[in-house]
Amino acid sequence: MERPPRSLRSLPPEGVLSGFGRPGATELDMPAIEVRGLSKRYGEGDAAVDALKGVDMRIAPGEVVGLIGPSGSGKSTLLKCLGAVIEPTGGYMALGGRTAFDGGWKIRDLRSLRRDNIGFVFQAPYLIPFLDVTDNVALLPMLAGKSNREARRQAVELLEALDVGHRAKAAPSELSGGEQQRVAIARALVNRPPVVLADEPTAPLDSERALNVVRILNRMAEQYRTAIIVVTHDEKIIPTFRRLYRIRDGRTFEEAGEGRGP
Ligand SMILES: Nc1ncnc2c1ncn2[C@@H]1O[C@H](COP(=O)(O)OP(=O)(O)OP(=O)(O)O)[C@@H](O)[C@H]1O
Repeated sequence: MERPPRSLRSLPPEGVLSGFGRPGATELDMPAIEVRGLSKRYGEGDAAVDALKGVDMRIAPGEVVGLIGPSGSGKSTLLKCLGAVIEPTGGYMALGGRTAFDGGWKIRDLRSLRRDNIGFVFQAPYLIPFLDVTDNVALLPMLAGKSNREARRQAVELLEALDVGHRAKAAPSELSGGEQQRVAIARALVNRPPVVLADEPTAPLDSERALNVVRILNRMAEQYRTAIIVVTHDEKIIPTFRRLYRIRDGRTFEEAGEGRGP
């Protein structure tokens, strides 16, 4: 059953960290990502591992937040749950204002949930080597039922917004690492998902290129009202976030970031 949106009254009391970090954001905004008491247990009995023990998160449309934490703290598990790649054990999760999980999946077709609501950016761009740059990006809207022409038009528009429009006909192998990552970002955004999950997107890049990727993610978040979670260990980009979630031993702690911007 779909939960009604939370009323203002039911929101947590206003505190330094309880509100959204995006400038101009209000608590009236429907969160793009809402997670309450999310848990994930791997295995059973003596071998059970409680990777998530009650995670809470609220991220507004257009907001970019960092997710940080030591190795084994549960970052990948959380991202996989949010991406509907693995099933949480308990708790509540809504994406783009729709209840996705509430003690069990609330949406039968997880593939369409992922396709319509979530974009993924990984450490490596994972572009398809035998498709040109445009078709790498156009593939997802084509799979979503758009005509080839419309899908390519959307792809080119985004590639231009990401300053790789001039490489639209190139093969991925002909692009630099930073250009390939921008194509991967275009691919993550092309279906206009309300949520983008980025797993260490800047790890292989030098300082300037890493900050450029963060700048692009911020610009895209603002332009398309996308909520973006960036899992990172990258000290170069951590000071750019206005708001961070630190995950420790399967629990999240919200922190104000330095918010220096990219
Ligand atoms: N498939 C699995 N089966 C059993 N335990 C798992 C599985 N995947 C992860 N774990 C355990 O769950 C806990 C959280 O792992 P997770 O991969 O989410 O951490 P992480 O924060 O992403 O770590 P890293 O930064 O090293 O990638 C760890 O104790 C890990 O050993």
